[in-house]
Amino acid sequence: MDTLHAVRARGITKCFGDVVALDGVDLDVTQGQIHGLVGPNGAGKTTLLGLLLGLAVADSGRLEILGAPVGRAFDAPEGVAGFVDGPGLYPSLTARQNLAALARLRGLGAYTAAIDEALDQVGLTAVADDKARGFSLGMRQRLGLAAALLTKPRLLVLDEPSNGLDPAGKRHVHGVLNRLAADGASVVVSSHRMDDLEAMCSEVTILATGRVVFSGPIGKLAAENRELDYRVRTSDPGAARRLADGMAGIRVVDDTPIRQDPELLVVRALVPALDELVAGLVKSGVAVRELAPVVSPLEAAFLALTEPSQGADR
Ligand SMILES: Nc1ncnc2c1ncn2[C@@H]1O[C@H](COP(=O)(O)OP(=O)(O)OP(=O)(O)O)[C@@H](O)[C@H]1O
Repeated sequence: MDTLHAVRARGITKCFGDVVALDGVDLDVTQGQIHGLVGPNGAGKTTLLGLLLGLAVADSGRLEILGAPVGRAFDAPEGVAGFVDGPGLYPSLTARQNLAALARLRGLGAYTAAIDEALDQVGLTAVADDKARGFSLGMRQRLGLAAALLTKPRLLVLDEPSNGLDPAGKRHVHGVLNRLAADGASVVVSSHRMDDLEAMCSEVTILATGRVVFSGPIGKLAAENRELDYRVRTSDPGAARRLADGMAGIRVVDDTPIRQDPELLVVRALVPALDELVAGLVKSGVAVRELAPVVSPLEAAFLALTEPSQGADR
């Protein structure tokens, strides 16, 4: 009953002139949770993250961060760190000097060891004395993360931190965020990459034109989901297709680019019908060698929930 909330937002509204960037947004992020924020361009993600970081104030609604109500002043709430629109760095300073400057600005004492630790956490020790000017986008993102970690945040707010990261860098960042959450901190992270969010987050909030269209566990999204397209690779594609064609609840999808591969069957179905297809294939002596959704359940739900409003928006 008494779950500790890192973020509790109710009815948050934020307008820029005539543009309603956030329209009655509710958000709950519990302690130790990595919460994903996803939505089409212009959905309001950055605006919401900016409110959590104290970079702007809501026009109306209630916002509590780490148990304290957020007032009307622009101010980073105590215990919160992160960035929106890319991390702010000094290009002419090295990675280490950037962190030292930030530590001084924030009045953090005895920072040398903390800086080394933060650089190590994000995997930048080897380039600690290189100037940020020469850093790739992925390296800058990691340095931004190191800057946020330096403050030992209880709530970390990151706008598209995986931008520019290669797969190894992404795994590294996921590891950092997971450890942070395991130690009890909360993370709110936006991304356009569904695979990224699925790998990191236990819960997601989907925004579309400033409104929450889903908020909750990713598993619930999948369970509530409608029909999905599945790739089915079998030992006998012809027989598999004939069987699928004759089954109720199964639609063979022909118009997908994946059909360039003649061995592959793509079917649209709910899970129970798919189960029946698999059972039927096995019964007919056709081996199932691959079975996977064409797009992830999160991506399918994202498209289904946001496409109409995207259309209305533009
Ligand atoms: N400072 C501002 N002045 C005017 N309009 C703004 C401002 N900031 C955001 N907006 C508008 O508010 C809406 C939400 O923008 P926001 O940047 O929060 O969306 P987003 O979901 O982060 O988009 P993206 O995925 O493209 O980063 C957009 O229509 C945007 O144009």
